[in-house]
Amino acid sequence: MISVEEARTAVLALAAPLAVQHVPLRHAAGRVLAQDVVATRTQPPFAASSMDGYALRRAEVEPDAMFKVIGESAAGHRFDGTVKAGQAVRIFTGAPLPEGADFIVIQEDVTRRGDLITLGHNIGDKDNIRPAGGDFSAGQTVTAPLLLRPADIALLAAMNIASVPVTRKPVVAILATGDELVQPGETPEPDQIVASNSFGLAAMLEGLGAETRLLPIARDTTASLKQAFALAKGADLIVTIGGASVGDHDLVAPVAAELGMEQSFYKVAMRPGKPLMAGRMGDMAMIGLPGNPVSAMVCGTVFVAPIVRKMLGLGIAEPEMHSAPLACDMPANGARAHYMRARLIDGKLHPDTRQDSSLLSVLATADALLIRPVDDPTRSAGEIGTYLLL
Ligand SMILES: Nc1nc2c(c(=O)[nH]1)N[C@H]1C(S)=C(S)[C@@H](COP(=O)(O)OP(=O)(O)OC[C@H]3O[C@@H](n4cnc5c(N)ncnc54)[C@H](O)[C@@H]3O)O[C@H]1N2
Ligand code: MOO
Repeated sequence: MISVEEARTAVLALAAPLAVQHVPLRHAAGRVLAQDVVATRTQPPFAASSMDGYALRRAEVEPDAMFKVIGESAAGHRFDGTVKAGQAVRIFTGAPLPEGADFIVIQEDVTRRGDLITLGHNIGDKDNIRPAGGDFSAGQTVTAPLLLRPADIALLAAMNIASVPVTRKPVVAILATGDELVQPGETPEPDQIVASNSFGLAAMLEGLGAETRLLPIARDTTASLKQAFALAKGADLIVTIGGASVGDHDLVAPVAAELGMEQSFYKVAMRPGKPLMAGRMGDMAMIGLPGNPVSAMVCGTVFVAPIVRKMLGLGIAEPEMHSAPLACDMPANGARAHYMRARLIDGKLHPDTRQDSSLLSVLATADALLIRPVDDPTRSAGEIGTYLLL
């Protein structure tokens, strides 16, 4: 058995970042920017008012000073003339600052009668002007790789980038296996249960930016598995679930081998997740997850999510480890790293008392995976534990 770290490295070696494609800005949210993008314009392109008021000359600002209003500058409609001594231009938020003016008095500080305004007594120093290029200038770069969030989309729009270079979405085929499984919504026979982790994994990977294909459930026969594998054709990654262990009906490894899988490893010193396998099948990377629902979801977090991120062009980051005091004493750990479902309460790690890898109700209420390293000795409450956030 190899270690979790060795397995993670081996999984990540199975795929490379995918090709670049251009998508309309409207479809770029949640995608990964694949190439640097350069602003084609300056924002704002002109000095602009940040308030509704009157544009005039700063040198003339004093209590009770009077000005003649000679025109108006509105957003989208500049005032074409020049503001001279004793003159002011009515101005609105976002409008270009007229020539000659270098100060905007907000309308609350002004009394207007006809074309004449009189300033109040507490004008202050703030000019209420947004300088040209105050936000960004033409030539400024948005640097790739970058997972595009709503604020990035707004920035790219302001930069007049209508088509965005992004990494192609990895296509992940998810193949649940087992005679006991039916799809949610179907009526199970007495010996059957409902497939769950395939749906959890699809949700996890789609959340990262992958496109998933949930294949029909394969039965525990060589023919059914082969048929299902054939449906994965064209995917970048196939993730199988179940049939990975040593039982008579665990056929994933032999069938995959028959179909040409070059195995990178089988079995990891990890709990849950021991019978994990990975390799390449032709153009696809292949990861075989254990069937137990929590094992599949934990391995999804620790191994599948990172390879999807790599395919998306987000690089290889070390898992983000956090630490917090343990809320209770813990017995020594054994020969497999234990990824324990835990809750963070008042800053302390509370591992659930029930750690069986079939318990989705425990996983669903956990917000952390407390990691007990191989052969970790007994620990006392208050000692620091390391965890992954879920
Ligand atoms: N003699 C041994 N038995 C087992 C070993 C071992 O080392 N020696 N390892 C155990 C460990 S650890 C795990 S993990 C499991 C993994 O087994 P498989 O990957 O072959 O998974 P299955 O047997 O197909 O299923 C296990 C369990 O999970 C349920 N399942 C499967 N797929 C789904 C799904 N898509 N949605 C919901 N539930 C699913 C299945 O019904 C079983 O209950 O092997 C141990 N045995
Ligand atoms: O390695 Mo298994 O995934 O503990 O239940």
